[in-house]
Amino acid sequence: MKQAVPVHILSGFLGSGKTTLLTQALDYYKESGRKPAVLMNELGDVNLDGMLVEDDVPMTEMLSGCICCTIRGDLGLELRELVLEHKPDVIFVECTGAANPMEMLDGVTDASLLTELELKSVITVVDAAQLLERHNKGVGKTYRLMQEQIRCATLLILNKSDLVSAVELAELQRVIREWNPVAPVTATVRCQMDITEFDRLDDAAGGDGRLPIRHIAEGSESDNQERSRQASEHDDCGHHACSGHHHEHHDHHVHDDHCSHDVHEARSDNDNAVLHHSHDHVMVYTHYFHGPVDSEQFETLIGKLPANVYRAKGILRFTDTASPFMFQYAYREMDFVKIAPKDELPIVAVFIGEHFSRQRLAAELEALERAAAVQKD
Ligand SMILES: Nc1nc2c(ncn2[C@@H]2O[C@H](COP(=O)(O)OP(=O)(O)OP(=O)(O)O)[C@@H](O)[C@H]2O)c(=O)[nH]1
Repeated sequence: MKQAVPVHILSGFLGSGKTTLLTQALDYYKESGRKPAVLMNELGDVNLDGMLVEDDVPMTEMLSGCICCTIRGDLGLELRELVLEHKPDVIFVECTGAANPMEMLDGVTDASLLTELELKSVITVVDAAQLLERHNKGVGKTYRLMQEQIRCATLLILNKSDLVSAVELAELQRVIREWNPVAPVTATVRCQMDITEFDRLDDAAGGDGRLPIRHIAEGSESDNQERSRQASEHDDCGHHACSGHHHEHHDHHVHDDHCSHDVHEARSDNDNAVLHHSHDHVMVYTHYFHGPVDSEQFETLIGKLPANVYRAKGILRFTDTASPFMFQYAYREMDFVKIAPKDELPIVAVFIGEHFSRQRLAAELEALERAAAVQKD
């Protein structure tokens, strides 16, 4: 009998390390002579993470929306096409950090009706420092989304453990255990884990109860009450209403409608502002640059970003360097890596956060562009 293609969902809040884990997993499969494929979903309209996936890995991009709501209907077809066209040995689905993993899980299992796929794991990458900060506050939609992502996981990677103390790490492990007593938890730095774990996950028989649906459905009474409370608090999209919220497929049309109201094109206030997508409370601002900017001025601007811009990434050209750079920013940590792209790339930066002023950010970036243009003249 033909083997169903194993699928792994990579979940986890923005900037937690999903792509870092993905690239390691892809290398592992390739080195062992197998063919991985990737379906990547981004809130913005450019896939910067996709650049970190090598060209020999078949990849489908679903941009400008979150698979868990606006474009979920396409997921099955995209997965089917990946399988028919590339015949991969394994598929990784990387969700946007704002995705509700239960909806994703629904989407992939629906897709398995169209194609021979088998969902093998939901891996949630947790940003230790972020979880600690949000746990200490103990409230907020992001905190609850992180909670849901942890609850829905079959494997938990407690990443960025270099950014917390040993005592804090132990406390986080205790908290995670409370929310999800079933999934194994591995503390990592840069998602360095025993990557052969994927072989075990791929070989595990389907329907053996290792997928999370069961333990969520069987959660304790108090857990269930808490989850229903959260579900009822949340918006019509139900993004955070993971458990006890297992929709019938037709419900999604209703959700799609609600969600699509959140997506606005915003060319009116700024030429460069191509997409303003509000995914529930999460906002995205994509800025296309007209030319290179000064690297120091850019770093200064990023260093002064308000705390509610918690993630940014981009491809940048600087007036004072020859090669372009891939830029990453996650919760106050900045990273610039030289790249040598084969094709012409846009100069672009994507900013993700909550309730920040896109206008102000756009104006600041434009000021950098103007300063660079004046310098050039
Ligand atoms: N300090 C520290 N940084 C890390 C660690 N793991 C990843 N990073 C950095 O965190 C940033 C985000 O990592 P990604 O792997 O792109 O995170 P992601 O979850 O794919 O991000 P989104 O696609 O935006 O949701 C990058 O700059 C990484 O280099 C870690 O363990 N410690």
